[in-house]
Amino acid sequence: MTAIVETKNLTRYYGAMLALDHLNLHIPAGAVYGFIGPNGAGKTTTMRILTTLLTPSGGEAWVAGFSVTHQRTEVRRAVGFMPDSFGFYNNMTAAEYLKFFADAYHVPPARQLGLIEDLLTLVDLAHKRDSDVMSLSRGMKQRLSLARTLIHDPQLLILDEPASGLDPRARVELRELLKELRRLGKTIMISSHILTELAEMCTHIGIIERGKLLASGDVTTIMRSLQPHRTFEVHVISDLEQAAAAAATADHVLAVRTITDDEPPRLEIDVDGDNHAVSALLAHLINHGVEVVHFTAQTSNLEEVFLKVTQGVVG
Ligand SMILES: Nc1ncnc2c1ncn2[C@@H]1O[C@H](COP(=O)(O)OP(=O)(O)OP(=O)(O)O)[C@@H](O)[C@H]1O
Repeated sequence: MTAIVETKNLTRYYGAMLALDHLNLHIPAGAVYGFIGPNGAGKTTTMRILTTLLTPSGGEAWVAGFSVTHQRTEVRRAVGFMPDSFGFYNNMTAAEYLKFFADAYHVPPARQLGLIEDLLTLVDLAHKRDSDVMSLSRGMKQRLSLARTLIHDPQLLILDEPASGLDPRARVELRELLKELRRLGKTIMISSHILTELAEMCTHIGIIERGKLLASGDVTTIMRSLQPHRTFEVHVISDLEQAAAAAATADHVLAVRTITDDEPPRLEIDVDGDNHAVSALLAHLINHGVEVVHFTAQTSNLEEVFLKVTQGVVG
């Protein structure tokens, strides 16, 4: 995949404080890239450099192939940025707010009305077009802000902590909206210090801590590299101890645990082989008279990956 964001040894100091330390980022076109790190890790600094709002102290960064230091106009055309705060826009309706930005981006007046209606519909705010923006809920403001980032039809959206402060319903709505934007061909870079906010919506993740990138890549590869074995959950209606003994004698089985304090009682089996080994394990259990009613791979979540990568450095 071609990269829409590429950074090479990107470094940024604030005075003597090193906020970004030789960051090498690679975000493929079409990805939803979760940029995860604790407070103060350097997420906002990176995003502000990628949107040309801040200059790097060292290294270089490209957005859609354009240098953030030498081709700022082209970069700004390619990227839509949603900062972590909404700002204040008194006495302005949702439609007027979008028109303000349409003017700023020189959208021809003849196209503005249709575009604004389309964007309000996309973010499900058509019914609020004439409402004062400051009267909107936080979730609605976030969606309106997202519509604003789309006004010049950028290839890349950079969203700084868009889910923070949203209630669960607003978060689901935001997630659905991001899915829709991805379907429309946008690449999305989204930051958070809360992993579970990003868990279900990202195709790729980068984990940053104290200005350093600790891991980056597609979610499956990162999961696999950190967890070389897979764990299978098995429910049986025959004797559980006998099933555990049978599982322990199968090839590629690293460990077998019987879980009896949860309903239903079950086995957890760690397997280090490929899918053939998994299929052979199931056949092995059945051949040993185990009556299997449920056999499924456990999926580990981003939270676990994050804790493993940061190895307790993050509090
Ligand atoms: N304008 C500034 N002047 C001095 N130091 C700054 C400035 N902006 C950020 N920093 C420092 O740089 C480091 C990285 O900050 P940054 O805002 O990029 O982190 P972040 O990952 O976005 O954090 P958060 O999740 O809290 O938004 C922090 O230690 C921060 O205190």
